[in-house]
This record gives sequence, C-alpha cells and structure tokens, in this order.
Amino acid sequence: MTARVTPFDAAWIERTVLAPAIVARRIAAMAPATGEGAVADLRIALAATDLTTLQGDDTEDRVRALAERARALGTAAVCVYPAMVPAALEVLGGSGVAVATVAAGFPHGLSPLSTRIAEVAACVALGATEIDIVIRRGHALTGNWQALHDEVAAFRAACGPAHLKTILATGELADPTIIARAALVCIMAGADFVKTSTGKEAVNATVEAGVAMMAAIADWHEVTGARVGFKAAGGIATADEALRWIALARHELGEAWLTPALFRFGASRLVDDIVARLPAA
Ligand SMILES: O=C[C@H](O)COP(=O)(O)O
Repeated sequence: MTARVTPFDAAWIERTVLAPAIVARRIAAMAPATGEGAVADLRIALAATDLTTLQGDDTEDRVRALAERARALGTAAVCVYPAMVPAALEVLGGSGVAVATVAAGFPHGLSPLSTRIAEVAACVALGATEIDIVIRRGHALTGNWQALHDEVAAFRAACGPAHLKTILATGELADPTIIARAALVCIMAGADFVKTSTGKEAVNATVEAGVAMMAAIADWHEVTGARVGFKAAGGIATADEALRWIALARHELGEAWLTPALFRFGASRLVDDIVARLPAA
C-alpha cells in the first residue's frame, strides 16, 4: 500500500515549530544500545539498509556486484542511478531485495518540473519499485509550502504503485522548524518515506535533522493514525552511527518503526563496518 495525497493544510504547517533547544534535549535523552542489544540493533540496521552507489563512474559491473552483495547480506534494497536499474534488476529480480533509484533532478531538484515528473514515471517504467526524489529546496527556504506540496503530489501521481521517498537535503534547510515543515508537507503530499540527504550536500544526515523529521512523522501518526517511514542517508559510515540512529528512532517513534517497511539507512559504506562488528554466523 502506498500513501495517498491529502490536501495542503497551511494552518498545520504554520503551527509546526521546533526550537533547537528542544531538539538538543531529545538527543540527550536517547542512548544507543550496548552488548547483545547492540548486536540485535546492528542486524536491524543491516536488514534496513539501501545499499547505495550513486557515482558518476558507476558501471553495470559495479552495480551487479553491489546487487550480489545486497542479496548475500539480505539488505532491504539497492539504490542506484536510473540508468543502472536494469543491471540491478538482472541480479535482484524475484530476490526480495528491492531496486530503488533516484529521480526528480537528483541531487539538486532544479530541472523543469515537467522533466522531473517524466523522470519519476520513467524510473517506474524501468522497473524500480522505490523512487527517491529530491525536493526543490528553494520552496522550503522561501516558505512556498503550497508549491512544494503540489510538486510532491505530482511525483506521487507519477510514481503509481512504487514507493515514494522524498529527500529533504536537510543540510541545506538547516533550521529545525523548516525541516519539520518540509517533512510534513511531503507527508501530506503522499510520501511513503521522508529521507534526510542525497549524500551530495556539504552537510548530510545529522541526528538533529532526524529529530525534526521524526517530530513530523510522529505528529502525522498522532493525528491520522498512519505510519510514514524514515530514511537516514548520506555520510553514515560506521556501526556506532547506525546504533545512534536506531536509538533515536526507537526514542522518537517507537519500536514499531524498526522494520525495513518504516526505517531505512541509505549508505554506500556503512555495511562494511556493520559486518565487521557482527559475530560470525
Ligand atoms: O541515498 C543515499 C546516499 O546517497 C548515500 O550516501 P553515502 O554515499 O554518503 O553513504
């Protein structure tokens, strides 16, 4: 089941406000697991990873090797550029590991809207079942929330049955209120997941941004009863960082979110450190 578009609600956006001091307090209140709990959480992290390569020098061979690794490790998905979707599907078709791709002018989101919408549809036609779109950050930075809602709703429509993940590029939004509002607008517009970063911003995933996004997810759940997913992505490379993110999600959203259906990591390097930290099977 994918999410549906709900009408833009300006009043809800307006009353969404998050002070940096509250964010800091939320972070101080959570503690990463240790010992056996850490091992269990690292298994959750591995199963929730979208194993990623998004490089200009990607080749079909690199993507096929990545897909083989994803299948062997049992990650949730691979995430590759649209041109690489067929190579990933060659390896992963029928495996249960999803093929995700990036669209809507990744990483900056500044192609003409018609081009960005067509790109989403083209990615679905290629066979990707998860589409990670970037938002146009300027809409958030100028408070043009209606425009952001309408663009994401158009991506939602073009996405059909595929899952829609909306990348906020939180390092460029910076302010927790803007991040929380951007997440809420994407959720109203039908996002299945909100995702922190592309991996290409100067500042990628931070737990501060994570708190702001999770506040929007929790608010939506409280009001509508619906659960929207969260994806931490960009610059996450160590098992200790993964444990911190899982602790944060558990603290802010609850244990129900700690499943690949609702929680993901997007990472090109993270699994090496997780595998090194897990006891041999
Ligand atoms: O969507 C996922 C990110 O692009 C991955 O970023 P990363 O290469 O810094 O792990």
